[in-house]
Amino acid sequence: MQDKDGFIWLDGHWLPWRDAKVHVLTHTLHYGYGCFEGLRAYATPAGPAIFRLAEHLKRLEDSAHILAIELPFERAALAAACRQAVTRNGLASGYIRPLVFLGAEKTGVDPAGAATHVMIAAWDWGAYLGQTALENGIRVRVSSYARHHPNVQMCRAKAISMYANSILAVREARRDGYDEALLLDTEGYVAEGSSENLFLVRDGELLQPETTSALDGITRRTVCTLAGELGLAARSKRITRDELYCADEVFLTGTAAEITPVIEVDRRKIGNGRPGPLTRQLQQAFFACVRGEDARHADWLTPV
Ligand SMILES: Cc1[nH+]cc(COP(=O)(O)O)c(CN[C@@H](CCC(=O)O)C(=O)O)c1O
Repeated sequence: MQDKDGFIWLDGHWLPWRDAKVHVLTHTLHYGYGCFEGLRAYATPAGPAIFRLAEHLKRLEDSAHILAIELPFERAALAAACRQAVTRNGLASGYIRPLVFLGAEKTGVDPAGAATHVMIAAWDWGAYLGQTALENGIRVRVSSYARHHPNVQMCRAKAISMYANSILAVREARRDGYDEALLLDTEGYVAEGSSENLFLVRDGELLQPETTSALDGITRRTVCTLAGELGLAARSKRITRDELYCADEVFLTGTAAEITPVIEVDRRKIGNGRPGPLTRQLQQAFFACVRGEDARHADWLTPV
């Protein structure tokens, strides 16, 4: 990823992609203390547009606030940098990664004295779990790792340190021949995927886990709104793994994953083993929104 043409925004300046480097004693490199966001820009008839930019930047601000990191840039500056990351890299669509990290000014666990840095990069990133995943669905396993208790990692923050748990889970799943991992919370209830939220459909009802131990996903919120417009309320409840096994439909949501159907959990076929009709309806509604084809949600798109 480092050897490519393009430009990256670092601390208010645009650098050639290959020159956007940090020192090996960068505090976040050692201790994983920082936060980030993931956004997508989509091609629309009016040109590239970023999906729910304000919500993502608000969550970045919340994440930094939760970690007691003072952001050195206002939201408007970050929004402008996100837009320019798309245009300066000549992207018709792509993935945008803002990252807040602590510098090499201080070593040792306590970061006091380390400067706060902000990076924004954008690149072309297709279907996160593979194009066939969106079409045909994926096979997942419940991880042997639990998702964090909120007093271990505060789950409202999209903190970098959360992702060691995600990496352990997804590597275990793929080692065992699955596409993705589902994590339970410390009490054994379904929390979320390694980097996605989860929904299930049972007897015509749309259900989702409580977000106590999960990231409050923006795609999750989008799906709740779109489901409401289809006359379906998304109900949050504690969900057990065997409720997943007996669901009629299961799907994952995320900026990178978009809306990915799940056709099997722990070698139990979900429904008829193919993406379900409500999953398909929500996929179609979601992609209509992100591609600027649904005027009701034009406000979710920020032209670059
Ligand atoms: C743990 C987790 N839970 C839920 C979500 C869904 O949140 P949202 O994107 O706001 O709907 C994501 C996003 N995962 C990001 C990181 C992916 C990566 O591999 O990096 C993403 O989808 O951009 C998570 O990382």
